[in-house]
Amino acid sequence: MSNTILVTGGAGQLGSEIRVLSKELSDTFYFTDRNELDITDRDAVFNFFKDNAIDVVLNCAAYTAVDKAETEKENADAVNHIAVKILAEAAKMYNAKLLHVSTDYVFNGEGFKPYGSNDKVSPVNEYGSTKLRGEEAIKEVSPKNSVIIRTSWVYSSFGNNFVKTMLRLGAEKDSLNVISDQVGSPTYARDLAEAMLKIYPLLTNEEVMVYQYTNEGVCSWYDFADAIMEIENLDCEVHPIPTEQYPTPAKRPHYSVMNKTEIKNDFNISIPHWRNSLKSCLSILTH
Ligand SMILES: NC(=O)C1=CN([C@@H]2O[C@H](COP(=O)(O)OP(=O)(O)OC[C@H]3O[C@@H](n4cnc5c(N)ncnc54)[C@H](OP(=O)(O)O)[C@@H]3O)[C@@H](O)[C@H]2O)C=CC1
Ligand SMILES: Cc1cn([C@H]2C[C@H](O)[C@@H](COP(=O)(O)OP(=O)(O)O[C@H]3O[C@@H](C)C(=O)[C@@H](O)[C@H]3O)O2)c(=O)[nH]c1=O
Repeated sequence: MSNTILVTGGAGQLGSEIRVLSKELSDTFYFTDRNELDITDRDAVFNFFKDNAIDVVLNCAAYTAVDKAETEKENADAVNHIAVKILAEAAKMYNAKLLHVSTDYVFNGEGFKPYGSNDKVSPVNEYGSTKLRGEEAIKEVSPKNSVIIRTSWVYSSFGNNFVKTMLRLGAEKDSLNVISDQVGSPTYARDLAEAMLKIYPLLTNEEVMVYQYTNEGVCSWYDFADAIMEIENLDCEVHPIPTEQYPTPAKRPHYSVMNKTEIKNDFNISIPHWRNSLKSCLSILTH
């Protein structure tokens, strides 16, 4: 059976990667961004579901400016929480599957072993708090065949991200200070896109499930930056620094590694190591 799929945030990193992969699929895809479908506009969302007979929604839209969210709380909440509730209600009304993407920043980072999907959440910044309220809203509305997929440290050849920032700074500067006491797992948006496209046809759950997907392996932002310089042969020394030496408006978790066993087992997904995926993305970015 052919599905009609709405991809919100279609011009963002993840939305753009889904667009690339969707070209190989027979389902019908609608990619929308804020101008075509503002997900905070309840009437527009419900009309879009009705007019286009949407079967599946991949919610890639979000307010992702972590530092700005500290002062733009309402805007961040509108997109990451209120709009997510609207999508969940529309999915429930039109019997559509909802795959929503959330973040490692729902955890406070005081843990020392990979966070399970049911571990205690306690965000340390506004972005994380708005994303958590989005998760809670979906669970409350409880559309069938729906999942929350938490991911972390996303990069891609599309959009803005840490990898692109490091490539730019690495070409401009002789040395760079990067935080080494924030540890997590990078995620190539192409890999997550592939997983989401594999998952949606398989969903048959009554209750909303929470899954976690990142690339395999663990590193600090410093390790990640160092690998980018090494792979690209950039003549820029990377120095590890503690968080205190790189003050930012938003606090970030020190440890945000997540356990991925459930997504791997339930959907038979094998996940590449972050270093291999980084090489794949860099080869697109720099060649
Ligand atoms: N980036 C990361 O490191 C991580 C991201 N995530 C989550 O993964 C998902 C995808 O992230 P990513 O692709 O990186 O995000 P991006 O910031 O690259 O893309 C998000 C997209 O959403 C759009 N958008 C914002 N507000 C609205 C709105 N009201 N209506 C419609 N579209 C809107 C943005 O448009 P515009 O540019 O106009 O604002 C942008 O195109 C998000 O849920 C994010 O929270 C989780 C962990 C890490
Ligand atoms: C540019 C730069 C950053 N850093 C640090 C700051 C920060 O702690 C870390 C990463 O910086 P960024 O601003 O790219 O990261 P940040 O915006 O916090 O990334 C987060 O985005 C949201 C959307 C998520 O959901 C998270 O999973 C995570 O990916 O690197 C340095 O130490 N040196 C530098 O030169």
